[in-house]
Amino acid sequence: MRDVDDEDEDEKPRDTWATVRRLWSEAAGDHWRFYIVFASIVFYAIFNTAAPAYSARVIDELWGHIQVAFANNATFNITWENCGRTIFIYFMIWTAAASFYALQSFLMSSVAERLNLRLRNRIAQKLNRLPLAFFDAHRPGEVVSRATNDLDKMSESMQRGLLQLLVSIGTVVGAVSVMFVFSVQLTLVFLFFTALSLLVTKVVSRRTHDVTGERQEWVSKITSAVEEGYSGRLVIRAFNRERQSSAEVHEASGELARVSTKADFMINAVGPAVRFIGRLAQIVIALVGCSMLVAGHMTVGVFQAFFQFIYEASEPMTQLSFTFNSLQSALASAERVFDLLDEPEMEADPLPDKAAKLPGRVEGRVSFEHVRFGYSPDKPLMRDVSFTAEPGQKIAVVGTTGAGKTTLINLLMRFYEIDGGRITLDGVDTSRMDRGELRQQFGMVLQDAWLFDGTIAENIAYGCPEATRDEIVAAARAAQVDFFVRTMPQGYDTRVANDAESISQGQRQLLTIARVLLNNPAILILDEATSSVDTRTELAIGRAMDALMRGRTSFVIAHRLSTIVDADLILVMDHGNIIEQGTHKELLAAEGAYADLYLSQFA
Ligand SMILES: Nc1ncnc2c1ncn2[C@@H]1O[C@H](COP(=O)(O)OP(=O)(O)OP(=O)(O)O)[C@@H](O)[C@H]1O
Repeated sequence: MRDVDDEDEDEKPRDTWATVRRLWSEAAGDHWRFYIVFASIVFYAIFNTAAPAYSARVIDELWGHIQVAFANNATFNITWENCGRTIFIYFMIWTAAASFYALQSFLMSSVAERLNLRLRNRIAQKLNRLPLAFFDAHRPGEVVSRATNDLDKMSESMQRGLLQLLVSIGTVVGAVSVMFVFSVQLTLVFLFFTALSLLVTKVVSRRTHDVTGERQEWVSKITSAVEEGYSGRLVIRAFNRERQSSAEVHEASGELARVSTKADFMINAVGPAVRFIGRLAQIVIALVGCSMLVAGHMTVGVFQAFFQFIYEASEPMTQLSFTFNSLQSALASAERVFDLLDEPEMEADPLPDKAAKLPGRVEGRVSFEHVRFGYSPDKPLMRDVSFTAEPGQKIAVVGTTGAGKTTLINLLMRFYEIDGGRITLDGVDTSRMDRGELRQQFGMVLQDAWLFDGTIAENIAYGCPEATRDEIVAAARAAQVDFFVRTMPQGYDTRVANDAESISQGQRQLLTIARVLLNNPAILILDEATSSVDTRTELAIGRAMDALMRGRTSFVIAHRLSTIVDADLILVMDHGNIIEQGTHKELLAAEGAYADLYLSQFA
């Protein structure tokens, strides 16, 4: 998929017709609506062309009756017989044109919105079926942009651009045909000036495209400079770099102002230039038309009708290139949505009756048997990993940064699928289980404790929404966080969000421990905090984690070896593989990598 920043108004689809065909098949249930839209456009174009043409008759009849009245020195009154009926028919033609216009607009917006809704739902479902490797490879903004900007652009272009294009084609074809019937000579003059204005538009828009591209680059630079200034505000202040930081923004703003002036001028200049050519055309046509009028080759009604057609035909013609661009960009958006929908999915869970089931009570025996894995096929990481965690044991996973500790957990939870070997839980091959059932057996307390926008009680009950208030409070007490919650303004009903700065990192971790306690999983995954929390909180976290681990198989990603000397099994990892395993005593005695690591921390 392309980058979000690359998107602009002038992008083109890779394969226009394939995308159009796919959109057409996506809107399968709504084809009848499209047919009515097309029919309405045809009728609209007919009535819209007929109205000015008929106005020639209205004016000529009126003019004829006025002249007769003048000649007879009588007053002129409009009656049904003299002009009333013609005027009424004229009015009815406009009414019919307006009605068909309203019908096609209404139907088109309903088709576009229904398609939008359908695709948005499919994206939502798709995101749940994509492997995590997909999210590793794409930025969050990029994926969000597919479900929001691209879909909105597509539906807006369908409602406005596509409709405008079809109506314009109908109007131009109708108007130019009638103009030819009225006067070939005047129509040729009109087409000559139209070609001239299209040429001017093309030349200017090519130049505008370059300048607006440059403007977009400067906008991106400013945005990232401001974002950097905001997220790095503490570091910037700590290093006294405020002046340099604002100088960057200042410089980029100056460049943006310069390029914007140029771009705005170009954009604003096209309209008047085209309008000027249009007025020139009108003058020439008026002069030629007058001479035809005087020579009796044209009536007053036809003369004014011709001017109406000039207006009818020239407006859509000048709009056509803009409409075309916006449609192309909408098709490119649709392509990106389809690209997302076509991304390879993770292997589906087996059907409920085919899935391997865990025994009634989960004991928590976990086994890795010759597991092989790599994040990408060409870069194998884990070559042959085997170990067994017995029920209730504390397993510590240690190793330098990038050694593969998180990877081990990712495989255990089946966030990624293994390339070879087997992982079993109580003897059942996890790859044959339903992912939901497997993950239910695990509770995770990660360093980066995640709180969602909701109350503290809701946050604790995240995995267990039916928990009562008493159960929530009991879990919080066991996690040593009840006292802190009670100091919050509304206690358990205080709203928090992930970025709430009122809750420290340590307190967040305690809240997630309470969350896991409430869930009561058979197996635990604990990522020991490396970030500095105060000693009291650290002690509280230690106590809460001990309470949590009691009677459960626990995997502890340890950063300080002092906390794991009592572990039943220590897995020492390096470059994705387990290079040593055993108890603290055994590993020290072996005088290998673990002993070196331990001594380096305590020497
Ligand atoms: N999503 C991913 N896609 C590709 N490579 C990855 C991914 N996650 C980790 N890696 C790579 O796999 C290796 C092991 O990473 P892992 O995160 O498991 O290490 P770790 O021991 O948990 O490190 P740390 O202590 O720094 O968290 C590293 O070389 C890392 O760059």
